Amino acid sequence: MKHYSDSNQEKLLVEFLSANGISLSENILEKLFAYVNLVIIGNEKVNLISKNDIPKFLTRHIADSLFPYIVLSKANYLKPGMVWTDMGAGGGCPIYPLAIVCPYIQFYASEPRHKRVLFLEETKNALKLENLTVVGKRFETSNIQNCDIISCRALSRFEADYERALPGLKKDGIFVTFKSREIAQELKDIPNVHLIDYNLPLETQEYSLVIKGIYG
Ligand SMILES: C[S@@+](CC[C@H](N)C(=O)[O-])C[C@H]1O[C@@H](n2cnc3c(N)ncnc32)[C@H](O)[C@@H]1O
Repeated sequence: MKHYSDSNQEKLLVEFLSANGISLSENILEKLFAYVNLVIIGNEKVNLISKNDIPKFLTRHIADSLFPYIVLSKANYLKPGMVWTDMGAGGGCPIYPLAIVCPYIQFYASEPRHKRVLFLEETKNALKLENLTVVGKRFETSNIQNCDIISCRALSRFEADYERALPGLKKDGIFVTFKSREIAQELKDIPNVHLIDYNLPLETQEYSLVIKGIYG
């Protein structure tokens, strides 16, 4: 199998995590790098990510995917046995990096496009991610319920995504989504919405994680 690695990207990811108080074991980092490898190889057959993003996949996509983990673990919110669903998993960001770093949480990846579902299934098996279930359906027809956390990245508008997620959330569950800082500012007056600003290595765009619900 071809192996893609970029020591500068790896270093920047580790520095980003460390600046945010997170240190991952060698095993977990190797698993994240193995996931990146599978996405890059898979992208030759199925359109998973923009080709321009391949050289910066670790800093643009993996670091971004892990930002909810940084925020929620700092708030001591993540507990063993919690259920976390990602709507529109696509090529697996953010849910695969999250499932790798949180083996004690049960993850569900909802994705309706057949080729992407096959890629997600193969990747789950290759990485032995026993805490992750791929659901090959749109979230609305997936019958996924009682989640502690529902997330989505690059799916639709905040209001539409929140409405889509709501029937699947526990009463005190939280909804988590990723926005540019500019778009997130428009959401700041919505009740119970929290914006957590962040920057990614090498990116000039500024980002905000948007959380609706009580997590701290
Ligand atoms: C732009 S991609 C984003 C993929 C990934 N989350 C990322 O950030 O790279 C959006 C994905 O959502 C999926 N999707 C669209 N509508 C959906 C729905 N109602 N439920 C679940 N997935 C959906 C699409 O098939 C597509 O793979």
